Amino acid sequence: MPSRLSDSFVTHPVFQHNLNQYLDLNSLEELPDSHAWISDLDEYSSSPDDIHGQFKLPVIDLNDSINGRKHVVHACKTWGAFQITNHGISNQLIGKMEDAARKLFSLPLEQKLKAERPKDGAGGYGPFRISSFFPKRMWSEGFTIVGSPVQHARKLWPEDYSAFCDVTDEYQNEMKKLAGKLMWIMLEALGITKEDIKWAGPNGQFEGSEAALQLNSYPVCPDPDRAMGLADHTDSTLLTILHQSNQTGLQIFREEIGWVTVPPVEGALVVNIGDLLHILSNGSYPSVLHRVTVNREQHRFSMAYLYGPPNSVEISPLSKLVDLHHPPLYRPVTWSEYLGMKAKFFHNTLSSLRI
Ligand SMILES: C=C1C[C@]23C[C@@]1(O)CC[C@H]2[C@@]12CCC[C@@](C)(C(=O)O1)[C@H]2[C@@H]3C(=O)O
Ligand SMILES: O=C(O)CCC(=O)C(=O)O
Ligand SMILES: [Fe+2]
Repeated sequence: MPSRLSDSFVTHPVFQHNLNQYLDLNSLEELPDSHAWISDLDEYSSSPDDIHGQFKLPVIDLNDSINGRKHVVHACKTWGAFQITNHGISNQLIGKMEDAARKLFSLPLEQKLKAERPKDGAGGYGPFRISSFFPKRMWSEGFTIVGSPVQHARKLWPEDYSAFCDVTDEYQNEMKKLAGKLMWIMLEALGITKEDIKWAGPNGQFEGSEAALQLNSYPVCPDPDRAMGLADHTDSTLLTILHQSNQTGLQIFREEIGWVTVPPVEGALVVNIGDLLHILSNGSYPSVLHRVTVNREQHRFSMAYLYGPPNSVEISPLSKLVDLHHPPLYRPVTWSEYLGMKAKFFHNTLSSLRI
């Protein structure tokens, strides 16, 4: 079994599009057939009930010591996601990271392909891993960073890669602290204490946690109603912290409502519950289905910090949440094992672990 997240895909290489099938989306004036999704996206869009946008993903002030935690827990149970303000990550750092991502995606395609994600690797430039499940291509490009980006950054900017590495390191360090803080807000509400999670480490700060930083680019699209930025999926994480540039696109699915757009809120970050927290909480915090649409007005960027446990740890429903009336719903699984299963079963991964 792989011991690090970066090795997770050695045993589960993913289908890769041929090099000559890479298209420079920024230069296309028409939607090519390869990117035209068969289904009309309107079929999936928000139900008429949400035309006036009354269903709003909660925006929670993390400094609100009276109601903040209560709102987080309510949002986790009903939405599986929420936005946060006063999260402690400076606008300056977020801005620097977004500039670095814009700089990366603005490189010529041949240059980006020098850092292409290998078939059996976790990091580098390329389409989303879940692309292999769809007959059509998504209108997007991604760059995945697992651990240090130096090996890839050197290929992109042989003379000058340290600025990119410094900002990604700083961003990931800050995200890791925020993710640990969010974990405790969610877990304490379920009655879980530091003693209940050994792998949280002696200080309960989840020092051994692993993560990936996914930079996403969605260029303007000549025919957005027939294209898909990122198809519906849940994240294979404990939680994901997402920054979206000032352009809509992210949508969250809620039963009985449909797709709800998550508007960018200045300075806010979006938090998604992932499949591993779904398992750990024995279903109390369900992972959220989300997707990304594209538009013809403005190039959209996003940065997702995908946070998970140390790779050696088997995630299973916490024993404090399990009793005669609440039997464990899922069998234990490590993060790499889960990612390997996702590459095979995609939407059915979580249910394939049901006991
Ligand atoms: C840790 C990971 C989760 C992820 C696969 C990855 O190795 C790094 C990229 C992640 C991402 C981001 C976009 C959506 C997604 C489904 C994908 O194809 O790549 C997720 C993967 C996941 O959460 O399963
Ligand atoms: O671009 C977005 O808003 C969402 C990205 C996402 O879902 C992901 O990277 O997992
Ligand atoms: Fe996602």
